Amino acid sequence: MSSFFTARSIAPVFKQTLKQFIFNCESIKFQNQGKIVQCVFTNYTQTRNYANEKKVFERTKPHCNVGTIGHVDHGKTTLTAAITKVLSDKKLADAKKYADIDNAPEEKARGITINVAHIEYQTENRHYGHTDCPGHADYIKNMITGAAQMDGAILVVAATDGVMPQTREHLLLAKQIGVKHIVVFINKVDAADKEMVELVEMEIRELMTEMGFDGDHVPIITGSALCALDGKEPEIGSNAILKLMAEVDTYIPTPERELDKPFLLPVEHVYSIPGRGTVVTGRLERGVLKKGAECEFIGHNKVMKSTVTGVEMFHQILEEAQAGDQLGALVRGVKRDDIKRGMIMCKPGSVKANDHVEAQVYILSKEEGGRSKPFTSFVQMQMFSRTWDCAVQVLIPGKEMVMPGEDSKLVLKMIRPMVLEKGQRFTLRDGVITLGTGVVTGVLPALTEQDRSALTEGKKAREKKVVEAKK
Ligand SMILES: Nc1nc2c(ncn2[C@@H]2O[C@H](COP(=O)(O)OP(=O)(O)OP(=O)(O)O)[C@@H](O)[C@H]2O)c(=O)[nH]1
Ligand SMILES: [Mg+2]
Repeated sequence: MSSFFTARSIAPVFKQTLKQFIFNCESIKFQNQGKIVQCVFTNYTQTRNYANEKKVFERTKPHCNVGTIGHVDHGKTTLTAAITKVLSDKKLADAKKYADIDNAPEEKARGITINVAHIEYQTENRHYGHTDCPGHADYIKNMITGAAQMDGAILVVAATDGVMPQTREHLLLAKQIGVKHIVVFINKVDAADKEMVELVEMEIRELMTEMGFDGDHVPIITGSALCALDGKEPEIGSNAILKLMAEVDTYIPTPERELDKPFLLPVEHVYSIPGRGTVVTGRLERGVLKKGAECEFIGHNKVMKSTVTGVEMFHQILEEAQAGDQLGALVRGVKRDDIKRGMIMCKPGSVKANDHVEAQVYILSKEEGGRSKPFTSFVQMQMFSRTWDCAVQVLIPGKEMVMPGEDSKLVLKMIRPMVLEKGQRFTLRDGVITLGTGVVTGVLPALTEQDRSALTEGKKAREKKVVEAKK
């Protein structure tokens, strides 16, 4: 036997369950005490739309992008989870479990972070977007993309280990990318003795000074992310987290945002949301973005026009995104596969892609993690900037070679045009080594077809050599 109910009469009983079903169904069958109860929704105006259910983001505090960097397994993800837990007790965040942050199957299986994760929380003073970066050397590329979006960083160093290779490398990369303000958290003090913690603190100050940070004055907080997460030993647990956030609030300044310029967003990820369309995510680098804005995607040999039909930040609707916001934009008429990480979404006509630039570059010395030998013209490197990376051929005008530790003018020929403007910073890498860091000083005439085929041939020949060497 089936009985008929209206949505209203059944709602108090099945309210929660119904919420989910009402979105899509005109009639639903429920199992009730062994009988099938059919339920027909007569009052269909109650149908709710997910998009309309979302909260509208209220901009009451300045927004700042921070993140955790540091060596593998030093506790970056645990600290991220601990911050949300401690702040959730003050109703300033939604507590995120460790597994909510490292949620890709491979991450769970290996117990390490592979992709960057974006989390939201607030203090009394600011609203934060937090990027949890991977520490493992294999995923340094993801770390660069993640750090490129930060206004300041939290360097996590385990007291049990001290300074390790990726502590150094992350610091260096952060500096090159332009992250100037770093607060340090010495983690795992529950598992180390006092002398050890003091030694690690000295070691960090020394390293930071060596790398050009203000090592003597950089705030260093000691504690245990795990204790904070488990609600144990408040002195090194939750209190240490609060101390850390107080330092983050004061030591990392809210950057000046370029709100009056045409908008520009380097695409970090692209998603296809069933029933809604294509969503691109990233940090709005400059300008203001509103629903309805005409936009253009540039890069990877493409230029596509579209319209922004919705803007969200951490699942809340944004009336207006401002430079610095970590956002998702719903775009009309472009498929997920049409857009790739590294493209720029911008106001149509405001920027263009280039493939031939001159730059001033600092080549790292061996001690700084660079290579030990000089290089000559025609060497190929991988160039990282904003969210893209691209193979480039390097030419040295007026010189035979560039030594490690030297500053030089270079001409860079890119294998494909990407958005690269005068003043833009970038990093040059070769395999696992960071070779140098630089800034574009001028745009040169676009490469000819002949140049391009020579570059492609050169790249193929090198790849073939690498494959043969591996055999
Ligand atoms: N004893 C102790 N262990 C901790 C603490 N914080 C984290 N751990 C442990 O250290 C291990 C690594 O922690 P993660 O948070 O995954 O480290 P991570 O820096 O995010 O690692 P990657 O993202 O892979 O670079 C885990 O087993 C944690 O439980 C702490 O305060 N004390
Ligand atoms: Mg992690």
